[in-house]
Amino acid sequence: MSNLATEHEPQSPAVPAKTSLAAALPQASSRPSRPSRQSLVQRLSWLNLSVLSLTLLLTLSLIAYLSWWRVRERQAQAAELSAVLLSNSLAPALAFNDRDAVRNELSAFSRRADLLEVLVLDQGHSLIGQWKAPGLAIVSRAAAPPELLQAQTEIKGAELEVWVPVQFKGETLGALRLRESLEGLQRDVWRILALAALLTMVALAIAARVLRVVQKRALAPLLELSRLAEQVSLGHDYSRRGTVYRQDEVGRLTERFNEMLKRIEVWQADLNQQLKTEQAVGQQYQQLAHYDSLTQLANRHFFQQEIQRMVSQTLRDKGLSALMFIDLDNFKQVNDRHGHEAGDEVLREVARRMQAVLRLSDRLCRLGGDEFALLLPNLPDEAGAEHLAGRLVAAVREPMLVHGELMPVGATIGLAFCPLDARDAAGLLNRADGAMYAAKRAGKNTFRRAVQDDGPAPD
Ligand SMILES: Nc1nc2c(ncn2[C@@H]2O[C@H](COP(=O)(O)OP(=O)(O)OP(=O)(O)O)[C@@H](O)[C@H]2O)c(=O)[nH]1
Repeated sequence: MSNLATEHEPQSPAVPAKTSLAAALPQASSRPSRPSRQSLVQRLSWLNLSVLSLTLLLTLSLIAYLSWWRVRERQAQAAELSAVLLSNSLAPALAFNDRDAVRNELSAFSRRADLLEVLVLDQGHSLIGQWKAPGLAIVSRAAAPPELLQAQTEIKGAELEVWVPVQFKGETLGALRLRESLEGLQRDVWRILALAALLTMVALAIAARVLRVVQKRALAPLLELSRLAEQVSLGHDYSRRGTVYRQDEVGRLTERFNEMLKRIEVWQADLNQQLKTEQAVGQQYQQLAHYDSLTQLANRHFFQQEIQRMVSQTLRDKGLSALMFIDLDNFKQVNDRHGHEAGDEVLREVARRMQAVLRLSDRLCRLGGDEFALLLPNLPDEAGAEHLAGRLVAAVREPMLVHGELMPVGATIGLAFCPLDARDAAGLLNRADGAMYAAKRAGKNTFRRAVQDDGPAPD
């Protein structure tokens, strides 16, 4: 039986492999780590390659160790068998103490490869014969192990030592020691291992390329979905959809993503519609709040805001602006004789006629009933406003037919300037109002500029 000494276990590749895997996997650290800029394909390829390399390295190491163990065992068995055969051949020579025969047997045996030394001892441990490999410097003269009844084999580093008893007709005559080198065997194993490592590296290089291509293809739908999500996020185009290539996890993810996009698209459409409706309602309220529904002119509320603005701006710019207070003449007669509807039509026609002679920046407002106000901001001079007042009176005075009937309306205007007549809105209104009543008293159908002694307006 062979008694093989235990060799060191091959160093586990788990440690370096663990390090490379740890580098590929996200680190669980308390510090917030920056997100990796590696693509999914790169990361997966790297992970797969790490696992593959680790597996191959482990397999290679195991195969190397087992191969080494197995060939060493076989060589030990072969050496033991050779030693037994040699001892049988030497037994008669030893029985007759024929040293020449021993030497001949040993030199015939020495053709065996890897043989380092053969030593033959008699029962008293005296050297009967010896053969040693050329160049072998030290030849040990060890004694045979006590109680040597059968072959004993021991491996010492890169050497194999076999002791066998030399027996003749059941009697032990001596012992034979055979030493063989395991270096040749070791070299062969290393050579095969190096070749296998080289082939493994070539296989890994091919695997890296193949993995990249395969993973790119396998992950293509996921990458497409990621691109789509990015485009949707940037462009806010929720009408886009992802393509479902297969009914796998990515296919189902794409379906759910598409459903989400559809829902957002519907929500967005609803929201837009709601916004439009609210804008329209807002505009209606704006119209109702600031405009007169009969003439479509700005109303009293708007006028009050606008006159404040005009006065402030005039004072700030040190400019000139004016307010005309316009009251229709004989309007009551229109209502009384031709009805309220005809009166409404007259109001609309008066608004149209006055608008026709105004600048874009002039704001004509209906204050209520048959009263109008005209705001004239940024005037170059007073004469222009006075001229305009004359034109307005003339425009309203033009014959006006409603339902075939001639309407007896005219317009009386009071004109006041800011800052000449007043430096605030209430004062300006008061002065224009006073001027208008002075014009009424003077005979209607005319205009009058505010003067100090206009007197108070009637209640
Ligand atoms: N058709 C119509 N009439 C209105 C409206 N609002 C007020 N009125 C009438 O307008 C008339 C205004 O009367 P006044 O200004 O006092 O009478 P007037 O005949 O113009 O008097 P003078 O200004 O002195 O010429 C009243 O009869 C009101 O009923 C309206 O929206 N439509």
